Amino acid sequence: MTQTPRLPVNAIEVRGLKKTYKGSRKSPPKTALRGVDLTVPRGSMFGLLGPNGAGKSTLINIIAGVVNKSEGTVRIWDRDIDHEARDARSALGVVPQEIVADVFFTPREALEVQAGFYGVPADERRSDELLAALGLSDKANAYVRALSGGMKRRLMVAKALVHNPPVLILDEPTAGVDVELRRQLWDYVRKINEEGVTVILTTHYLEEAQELCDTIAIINRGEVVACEPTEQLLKRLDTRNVVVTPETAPDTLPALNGFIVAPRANGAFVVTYRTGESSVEQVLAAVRAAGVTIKDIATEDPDLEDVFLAMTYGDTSRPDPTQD
Ligand SMILES: Nc1ncnc2c1ncn2[C@@H]1O[C@H](COP(=O)(O)OP(=O)(O)OP(=O)(O)O)[C@@H](O)[C@H]1O
Repeated sequence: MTQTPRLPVNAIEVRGLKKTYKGSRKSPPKTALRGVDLTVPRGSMFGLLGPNGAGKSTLINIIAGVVNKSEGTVRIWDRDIDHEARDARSALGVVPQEIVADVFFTPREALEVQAGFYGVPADERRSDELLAALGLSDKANAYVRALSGGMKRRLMVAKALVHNPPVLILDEPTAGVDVELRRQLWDYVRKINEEGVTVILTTHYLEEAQELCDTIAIINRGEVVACEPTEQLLKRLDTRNVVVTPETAPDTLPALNGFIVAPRANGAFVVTYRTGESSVEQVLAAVRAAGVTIKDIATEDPDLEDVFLAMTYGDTSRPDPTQD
């Protein structure tokens, strides 16, 4: 009787991961990761969020085996990237941030070459199935340089999947993809996730992460500052917004001590506060004390952007890796 191989509990396990890029004569060394622990459960749709320079790409590039770590361990599908590098890599498909176009191949050829690279036998290849799934069938034999940016990106997703990896990483996959194609791409990613593929995506589209991901990790200045189920994260961060419309639009946004203030259309602004720490009353008092006459107010639930701001706002306790 053949036994079904035991599936790992976690798709990816990162422990104590550190990375310092070596300096040169012109630039000092830069610490991008300061001891990252991260667990991506098998089957999850996992969002990795963080501002520019937070360390997302460094983390993903180490997992993908294209950047060397300074310290720590990484296991992909229960295989250590140092000691079982080949097996670890074969469990992973990566769609990099930059579009890499194989200008000499048609999309079908590009998939066949990639499948050959991974040693997928000819009768197990599924180039046409992938082209169809990603809406590229009618471009199967076109020159890749004739494809739009969105098409090239979808071809990169297809390429990452030729060897049927159980884990797929998408590094900011919707940059430069128009709304319709983005929806198609997400529908497909959702579908393969439902079929069992663990998906990790980094994105700046916070709404998208909120809508797509069941678990979200927030990385800031080389450290994971939160990692939990999306719903729990939103609940735990008890932020609320007060949208203030002033009688006359101020020239500059009022600086309100202890609150986050962001502009809205037509001179309005939104004040984000923690319900456990402040009240609407206190927000309004602070707004009035800043010399603003209030015409109208409305309250609203925060989205992930507010949550993210609240988590990283004013956090000066951590060293700034850009200042290394
Ligand atoms: N090859 C490199 N050499 C030196 N420093 C680097 C290198 N790559 C990244 N860094 C630095 O490491 C830090 C983390 O960068 P990284 O690209 O991982 O962040 P990120 O979160 O992916 O940002 P983005 O959203 O802009 O892609 C930054 O301070 C960056 O300048």
